[in-house]
Amino acid sequence: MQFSTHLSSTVQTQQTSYSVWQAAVQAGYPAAIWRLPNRTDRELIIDASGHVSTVAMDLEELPMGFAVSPFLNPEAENTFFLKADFYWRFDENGTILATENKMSDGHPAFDALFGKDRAVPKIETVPDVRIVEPGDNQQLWFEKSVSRAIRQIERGTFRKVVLARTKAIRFEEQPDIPTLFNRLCSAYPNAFVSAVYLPDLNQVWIGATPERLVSVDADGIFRTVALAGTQPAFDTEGRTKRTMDAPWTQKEIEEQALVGRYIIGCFKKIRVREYLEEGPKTVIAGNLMHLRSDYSVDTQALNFPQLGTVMLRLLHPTSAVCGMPRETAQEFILENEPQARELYSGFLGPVNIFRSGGPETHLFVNLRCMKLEGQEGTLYAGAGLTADSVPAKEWRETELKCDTLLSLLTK
Ligand SMILES: C=C(O[C@@H]1C=C(C(=O)O)C=C[C@H]1O)C(=O)O
Repeated sequence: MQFSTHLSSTVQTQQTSYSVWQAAVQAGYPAAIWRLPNRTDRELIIDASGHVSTVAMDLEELPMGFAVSPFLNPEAENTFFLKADFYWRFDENGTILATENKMSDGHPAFDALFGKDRAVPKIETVPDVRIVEPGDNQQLWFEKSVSRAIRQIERGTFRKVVLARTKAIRFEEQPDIPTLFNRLCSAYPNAFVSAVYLPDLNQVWIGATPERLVSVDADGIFRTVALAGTQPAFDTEGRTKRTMDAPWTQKEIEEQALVGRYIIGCFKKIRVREYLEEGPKTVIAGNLMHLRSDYSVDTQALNFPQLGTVMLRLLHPTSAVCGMPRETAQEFILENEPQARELYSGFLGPVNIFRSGGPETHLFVNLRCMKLEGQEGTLYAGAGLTADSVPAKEWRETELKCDTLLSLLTK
């Protein structure tokens, strides 16, 4: 996976992550920018075909790129994929650290993206937002649906289901995505922060998710997590709580254990016993705390290079965003949620990005995110329901989850 040419130096010196992103969006080329958890460098790719293709998630076959999957995507067979025809790595100030380019200088994308007349004005603002739907009716609907879910759980239809809602917002003018992206990076250093422009859908999805779905690093280490249980990261006086003091109830402990059991069930299906399990421990995710268990497998020691692909197909959607058992929980979601989830609670992230040592893949669950269509934004949030759920508390939890992004929009 080596690249033939580098961007010419004249093009390189003029560029920042800001100008590259703006040029791609202006010229209608699919683009993705992201920052991995606990890293400072940011990466950006552009697909020079001008369109997002749909692929089956076979990590052994896919070229370097960025995958985006809807919630409804059995076996990850129909996943949007942006090829990394142009790739950049930037430091936190937007200065280029590395570039790789698969296109020749004569390719039409070159001129469209980097031609002289493509100088982009720097705006760097996030205009005021207005919340379109205050949500009184929505709260009523949500709480009734929680009660309905509890009745189904008591009847034994499923043990857990994740119910999601949206919050519609309107920006006074089109917001500046690189500025928002940078704000998310600064505010949430341990999140996976990303923004993806999909010209075919005319959408940008931006978010800061705490949930890793599947990673395979350059050394062949596979990782996934069981993340569930939510409480505010701050006490009533607004002070940050200490993770070691976080009080978890039986409901949350059980809810997270179900996700863990689901992951172990996937390992069992493929007869993998050599996994390491750590946790659960309390982790901070912006304004919230969750319970998380970490699972890892050395795919090289196991001589199982396809483990990432196989597990991805089995895991998505996990019971952290769907429920247990998966089929009946998904039926409930489709019958009861008034809005389609689209890419919310799907997965997204870089695929086969070349690092020293080998290609790396890092896919995350698309949570704490917003869909942006022009000036219209849609925030998405869900809550895991069990027999012990309290409807008003679950609504409050979705409000807090929306705040992860909203609090940075209204700064
Ligand atoms: C569904 C969401 O988050 C998931 C659900 C959680 C819960 O129910 O406690 C916690 C973390 C995530 O796995 C969301 O952020 O929308």
